[in-house]
Amino acid sequence: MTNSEPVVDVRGLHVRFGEVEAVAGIDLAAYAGQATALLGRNGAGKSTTMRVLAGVVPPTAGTVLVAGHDVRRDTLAAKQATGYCPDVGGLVPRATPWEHLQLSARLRRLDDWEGPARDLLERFELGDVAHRVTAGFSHGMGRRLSVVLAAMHQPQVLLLDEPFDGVDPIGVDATMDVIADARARGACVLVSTHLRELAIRACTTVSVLRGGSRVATMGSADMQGEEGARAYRSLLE
Ligand SMILES: Nc1ncnc2c1ncn2[C@@H]1O[C@H](COP(=O)(O)OP(=O)(O)OP(=O)(O)O)[C@@H](O)[C@H]1O
Repeated sequence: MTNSEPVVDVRGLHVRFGEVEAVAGIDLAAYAGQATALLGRNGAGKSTTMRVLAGVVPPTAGTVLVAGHDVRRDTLAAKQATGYCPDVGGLVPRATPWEHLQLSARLRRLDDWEGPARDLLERFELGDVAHRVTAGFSHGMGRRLSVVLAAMHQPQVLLLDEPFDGVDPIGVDATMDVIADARARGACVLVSTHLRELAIRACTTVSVLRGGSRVATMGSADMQGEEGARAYRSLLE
């Protein structure tokens, strides 16, 4: 794969749940060292697209390549290339953050993971609760741990679905750092969010989804300020 080839390559993606067409023909290309935001209102199809990229939901139609692997035919290889922070769930209430990290490290057969994992927990201010079960965690704490779990094995493709939702400024900054670090080591990052300002801050490129379709893709700079807010609103109407 050359640098100019997309690491995430989505063509004509459709996802149907019974009568509902959650994704109605999306094309998307995302590249190494770049961060791309999927921005849109509730129900636009962002999470469904992310779930397909993570190998959790199969495409109804279309081709989806993740790090060169077809998510339908080669689901395991595609999953191995990704780190995924789902929009909801994913944490075991009776397990501690440290146990989550241990399990992830074992499943991925990681060596020397403990030091970097401890650093990540500290950066997200989860060091003090590393050995407390997650059942009592606030929403924001759960979000922060989900980002840590997605990032700990330094995946080639980092998928963060609503990582800023209900997260305080320190957690937001830590997530921004994780995204910057991933880009610096050449990973391809996708961030799904309905928050325009954080999408701009986190990402180089913004793709706007509406009603299951991609209605625009632009550089983050074009989404900034009052003018950017107006341009975004007009895309949603
Ligand atoms: N498992 C499912 N079964 C039925 N409908 C679904 C399912 N998952 C998603 N949908 C529907 O598909 C559409 C897109 O949902 P999706 O969660 O992808 O949107 P979103 O842009 O992530 O929204 P939000 O910002 O609210 O998370 C919505 O109409 C939703 O109700």
